[in-house]
Amino acid sequence: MDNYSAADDPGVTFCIGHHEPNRTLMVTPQVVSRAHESNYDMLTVPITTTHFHSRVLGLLSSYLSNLQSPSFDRIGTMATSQNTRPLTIPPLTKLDSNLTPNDATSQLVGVTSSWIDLCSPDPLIADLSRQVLMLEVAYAAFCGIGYLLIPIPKLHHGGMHSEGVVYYARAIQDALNLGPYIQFHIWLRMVDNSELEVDSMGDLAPLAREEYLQLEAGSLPKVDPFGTWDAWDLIRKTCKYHTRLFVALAMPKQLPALSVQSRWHSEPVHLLTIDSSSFLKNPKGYPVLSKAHQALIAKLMRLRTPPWILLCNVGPIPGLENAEGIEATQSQLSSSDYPSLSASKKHHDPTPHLSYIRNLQQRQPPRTPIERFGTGYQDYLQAPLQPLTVNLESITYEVFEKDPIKYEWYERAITKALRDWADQKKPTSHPDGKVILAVVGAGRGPLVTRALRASAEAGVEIDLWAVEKNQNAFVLLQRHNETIWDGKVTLVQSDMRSWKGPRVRRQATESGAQDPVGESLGIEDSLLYTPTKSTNDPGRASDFSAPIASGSTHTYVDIVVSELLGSFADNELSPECLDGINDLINPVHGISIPASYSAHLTPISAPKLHSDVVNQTISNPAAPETPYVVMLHAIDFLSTADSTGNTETLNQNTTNRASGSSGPTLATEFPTPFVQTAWSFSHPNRNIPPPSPMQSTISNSHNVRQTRLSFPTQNRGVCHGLAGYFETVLYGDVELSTNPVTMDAKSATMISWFPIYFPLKTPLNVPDNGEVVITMYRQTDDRKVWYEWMVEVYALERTSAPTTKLTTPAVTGIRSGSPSVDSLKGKENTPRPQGGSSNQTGYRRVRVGMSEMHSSIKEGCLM
Ligand SMILES: C[S@@+](CC[C@H](N)C(=O)[O-])C[C@H]1O[C@@H](n2cnc3c(N)ncnc32)[C@H](O)[C@@H]1O
Repeated sequence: MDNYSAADDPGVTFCIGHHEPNRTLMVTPQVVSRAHESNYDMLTVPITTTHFHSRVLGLLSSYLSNLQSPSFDRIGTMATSQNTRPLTIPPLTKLDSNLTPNDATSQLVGVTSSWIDLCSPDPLIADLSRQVLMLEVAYAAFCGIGYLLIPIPKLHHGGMHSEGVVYYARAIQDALNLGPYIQFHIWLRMVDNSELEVDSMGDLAPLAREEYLQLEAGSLPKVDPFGTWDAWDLIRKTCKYHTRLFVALAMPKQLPALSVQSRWHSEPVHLLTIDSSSFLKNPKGYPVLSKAHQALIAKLMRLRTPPWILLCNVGPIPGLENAEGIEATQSQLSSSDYPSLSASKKHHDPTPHLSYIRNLQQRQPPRTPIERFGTGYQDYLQAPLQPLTVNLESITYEVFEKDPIKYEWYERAITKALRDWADQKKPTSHPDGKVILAVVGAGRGPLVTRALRASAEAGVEIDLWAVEKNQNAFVLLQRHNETIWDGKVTLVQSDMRSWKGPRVRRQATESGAQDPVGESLGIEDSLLYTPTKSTNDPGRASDFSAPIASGSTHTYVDIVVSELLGSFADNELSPECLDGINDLINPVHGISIPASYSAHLTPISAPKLHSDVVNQTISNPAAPETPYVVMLHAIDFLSTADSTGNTETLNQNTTNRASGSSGPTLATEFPTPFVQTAWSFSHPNRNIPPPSPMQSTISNSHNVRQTRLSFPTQNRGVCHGLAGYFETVLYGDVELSTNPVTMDAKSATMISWFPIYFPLKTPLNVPDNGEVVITMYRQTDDRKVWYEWMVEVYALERTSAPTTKLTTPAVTGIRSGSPSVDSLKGKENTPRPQGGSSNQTGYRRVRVGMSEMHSSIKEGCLM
């Protein structure tokens, strides 16, 4: 772990900008450099002026005054050209914009007009708004603006809710084409709250003609936690997950439930806007953010692309705009809150909000080992390794070997197994009574070193064998045997499936040890090496070439140690490889470390991964049917164990997956996912069917698996795919886990494996209180192994008086006894596995979506 020490961590750098909604100042390079002097990294600039605004209002008002009230035409429609005779805004004039291309343009975020209403139900207003946006985007593109902030879509029009978002989305689609080098940031509130949508003077929204409005307010709740996310989902889907389309998220004073926060965390939030009104005052009257705000910022800043922060309405940039601005900001704070300011001008901080955020940057908690290790790999799709068919490079082994936990845990497991062996006085397969231990798939040998240490620790003598098929790694094994292991290891360069097993002296065998494979089998097809060196004769340590002398015979392995696991446990063909040595394991007392491993699943929303898979599909049609290894970050778990998300309650006994610590903390952690076991494998496998005399090849059908698992979903969202994890029992209570629910308890800070991601070609929308059902197979044709997966989405429809809460939908197929299910037990407001059908609980499942059956057969793992 030396390379990943916290001391070398450069930490997170915040990029902070200044946003003044009514900036009238011409933003010149001098202005930008003053902003830099004040410690801002960038600032916003409106694309057009109030002159342009007045011009459009004037145009509209004279147009409306000459227009008859809209009426239904003969067909019965109103939104026809007859009612929306085109009103064209003439091109911009020099008074319409203060923006001029210059050297500082690249450090500006352009802001388009907030007084338009692209969502208006009145086609005239919607079209006029669209024209304003297009003129602004075109001029911004001309000036070389790289980032645009597009004001919040208006979701409420009288009794109508979110009806016009699709017009907004369509306009953004055009804008993306008009500004081909611009990154567009859609400004969104975290939740939809109709009371916050207040029209300002000069806004176009109130000018929508009554005929197009539904005036009655309706009975919708005022606050919809996922309402603005819904709007965003529609916009980005209309724009086909465009790679230049991002979210600018407005942080409110009162943060919403953690489930809403975690949803936004999964979206491409590239700007975070914080208004002065979202700050609290500390006892000295200085602006500060609540602990919950700090926690959310800390999480967002750990994303692959941390958002830039825009401070809004925090007063002018010092020295640039008149001093009234400063006074205006300070006057919001009562004078008694500012004792030091009134006492001495010396301590006056002209940018207290900025100072606070800069200070917050300094106080960011150090990144965890896995975060440091995974820098640059967050949400990055990687093809899984195929160590069976491809020889790994030394650097790949080197990366494995940096794991601070894995090898330590293997050593513990081997030590325990050896101690138990001795304590239980089990006979060994070696005539001298040594425990025969084989590390199969030894790589560069770290587990061999650990096995030797474990033997010393346990005080149990071993006869150590190391089998590796990678001829390049084998060179290092030979060198290590000479230089580190004192020649104590017998090295076998072979695929473990064709290894005939360890050899011991014949006379010793005759006195008791069994010969599992028979004297008739030779060793020609595997190169067998044995050290001829005696421990006190270092001069002969390099003599590894002499094949073992006749007079020896095969025997069993007592303990097999392997690490052939992939991100989904069995995806690097550990079962198939270990089957190949199954018969070599002592049939009575033999042990495999690992003893078992299991694959685990949960449905996720992963917009970034989806967009990346879509892009890869252009060059690789198999991309959407390929499982990927990914360090998952910008994702949201659709099925969670705790959906309450109260930010101010204590979150006891909940796994803290960001910091790796558990115990009572302020509830700032995102809800714990509901992860279920898909299947498992155990070794040695006493149930492998004998080869059929009818077949020339050995059947692998016993390694086929299938599962069907139901996941209750609390909040609506989009399922882009499945996150896969694994758990393994090495020996006894020594376990490794990448499952976010159990990883901290079983193997915190392990870095060797990232999760696996099974994408869906077409994302599926999931309703509130619904169910996602996953059907998955591990398939084989005896030559390769692949996965097939399919997702169904169900809405739960009430059929009778419910006998359970709506947050407790009936689920089918959950395997009780799985670690994740167990972890749910005893929690409030968590989905509980129910036997029986949904009908019994007052709900009927209605299928509302279904993916195709995906298959990774083209990218299958060759056996
Ligand atoms: C994931 S690496 C682990 C290496 C090492 N044991 C460690 O923990 O660092 C798996 C190793 O198993 C080897 N391997 C995979 N399948 C094998 C097989 N059928 N026979 C022999 N070696 C195999 C690979 O070449 C690779 O070196």
